[in-house]
Amino acid sequence: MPPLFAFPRNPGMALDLDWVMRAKANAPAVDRRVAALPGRRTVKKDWQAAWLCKAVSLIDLTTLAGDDTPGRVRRLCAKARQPVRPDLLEALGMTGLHVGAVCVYHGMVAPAVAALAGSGIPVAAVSTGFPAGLSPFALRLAEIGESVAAGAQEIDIVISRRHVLTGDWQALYDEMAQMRAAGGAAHVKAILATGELGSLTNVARASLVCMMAGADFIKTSTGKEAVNATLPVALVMARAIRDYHDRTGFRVGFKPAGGISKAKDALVYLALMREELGREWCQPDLFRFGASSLLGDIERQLDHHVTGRYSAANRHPMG
Ligand SMILES: O=C[C@H](O)COP(=O)(O)O
Repeated sequence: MPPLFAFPRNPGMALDLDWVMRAKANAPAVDRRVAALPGRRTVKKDWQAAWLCKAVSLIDLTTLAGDDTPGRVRRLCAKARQPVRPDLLEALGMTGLHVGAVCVYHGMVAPAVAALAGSGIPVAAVSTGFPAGLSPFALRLAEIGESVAAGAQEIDIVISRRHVLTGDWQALYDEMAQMRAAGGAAHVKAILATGELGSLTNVARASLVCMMAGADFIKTSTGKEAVNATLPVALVMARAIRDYHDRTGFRVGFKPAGGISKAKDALVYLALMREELGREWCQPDLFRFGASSLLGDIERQLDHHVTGRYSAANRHPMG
């Protein structure tokens, strides 16, 4: 398998418990920082269309439903290859736009790989007993291997929330390291399920431990928790990524996921990334949106940018 990304993978490092325990997040300061983002730093007019196209290229276009079928996945993959109507792309002077990946359950990996053949779009599989992550550990590791064998190039694993809630950082580190090893060459995104971790300080510590254990990406949520991606959590995770890069030189990606469905919200997340980590972290190898319906709203906003009119949401189906 050719390397997915241009820079060296995060190899991980020994668990540094002193560093983990020093990590803290001051919730009121985090809230103040993110409250300033939406009004102050969003991009305008033509730049907005360019950034919306950028956002499309960063989407892990997702379907994670119990009634997924190969047909639904094939339609989603067709949308992944051609995410925006050709007439709109032509008016915007844009060619070759596609999403970052297609994200599915294990059973849908094979149809997705077949439907995306030759496109360069990787398939990401959610794994390890997604979304709760409570199946036997050996089965969770085996599931990673099965999805890689079926052709997934990216594996989105879920961590055991109890290791965070009980402060068992060694157990979290060991689990993450074994999951990374089970993925082989496939890139591993560690889903923290931040809505279930109890505090922003726990989010900061879990982020660091997963990166120390070799996560290629850290991801906020499964989309199935009561609270999924939020800006305060994104800020805390982005700063953990920055600290890890400053200290080790290795880049780890960020994936906010769950509940991001509006184009304007996507632009705020990208503003946060630009300000906290720089433009390098606004590329598909270091940033993804995990989203099932965001693309429809972005296409609708691009339609408005080109035609001056808002079309009905049902004119931008996902599959
Ligand atoms: O990882 C992706 C999420 O499951 C998608 O969540 P969403 O359906 O709220 O966009």
